[in-house]
Amino acid sequence: MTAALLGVVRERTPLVHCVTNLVATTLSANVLLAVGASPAMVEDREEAAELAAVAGALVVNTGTMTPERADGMRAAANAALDVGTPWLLDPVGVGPLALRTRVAGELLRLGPAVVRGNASEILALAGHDGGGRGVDATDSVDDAAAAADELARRYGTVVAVSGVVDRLTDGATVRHVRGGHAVMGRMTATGCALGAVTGAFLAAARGTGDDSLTAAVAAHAVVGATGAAAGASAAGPGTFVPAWLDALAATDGRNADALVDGG
Ligand SMILES: Nc1ncnc2c1ncn2[C@@H]1O[C@H](COP(=O)(O)OP(=O)(O)OP(=O)(O)O)[C@@H](O)[C@H]1O
Ligand SMILES: Cc1ncsc1CCO
Ligand SMILES: [Mg+2]
Repeated sequence: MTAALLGVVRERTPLVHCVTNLVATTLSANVLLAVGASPAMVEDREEAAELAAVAGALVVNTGTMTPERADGMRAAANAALDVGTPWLLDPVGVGPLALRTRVAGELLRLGPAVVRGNASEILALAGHDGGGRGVDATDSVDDAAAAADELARRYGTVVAVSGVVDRLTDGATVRHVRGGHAVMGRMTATGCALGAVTGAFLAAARGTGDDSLTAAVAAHAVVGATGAAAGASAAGPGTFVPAWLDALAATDGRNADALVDGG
């Protein structure tokens, strides 16, 4: 399943429109290229409709929020909705910071296909008291399970919570994805890059008829498998990045389904 969708990404090289943060931009773009997609890191609201017309998916990430970037996010999400382009919301830092919490709530109500975040962000987005202080999680994936299910059902979306074991749900079905490596929590923007890869798989799934949960699970499995391999070979966070990009570029995805559990 994962190998087939990865093959579609490589065959179609979908354009993934990213309105992302200042920290994550280059890593996300390189990860998209390594996986076989085509990144466009564009945040201005005036350019949103032009990109929506040609993009296979949109990724909106609230990591470095400003009022101008918030306008770009709203415009991009609305433009994607107008033309039926699937989009993903990564609510980075939601909870302790008021502007992005408000904007992420607005974006959530527009109906993303997937919401992807760490446990503290998902708890906060669901209106629970998470322990988040900044952009890193202080809650476990299990702590956020009920909040994720609730969000998925209330907004008709897929909710993917990352951590030691990632948990994804559409409100009815739950999938766990193992893999990854502890070093991924010791460097920045791996979760943001995971969101970008999920965008590439959402774009691929438009052609295959796979649902958003299937696409998101496949993306997490590819990141889990390549992250585990790169983490095992790297000396630390510095050498992890090139090893990960090489692993993403080299994988055919065939070892990834073994990381996925049903319940
Ligand atoms: N201890 C760990 N063991 C295995 N994989 C991990 C671990 N910590 C994080 N990961 C993996 O790293 C990726 C990013 O997850 P994380 O929860 O750190 O995202 P995040 O907090 O949103 O990151 P960021 O905001 O810095 O981009 C996921 O693929 C996750 O599975
Ligand atoms: C470190 C950091 N600060 C704002 S966004 C970001 C990247 C991880 O989410
Ligand atoms: Mg994050």
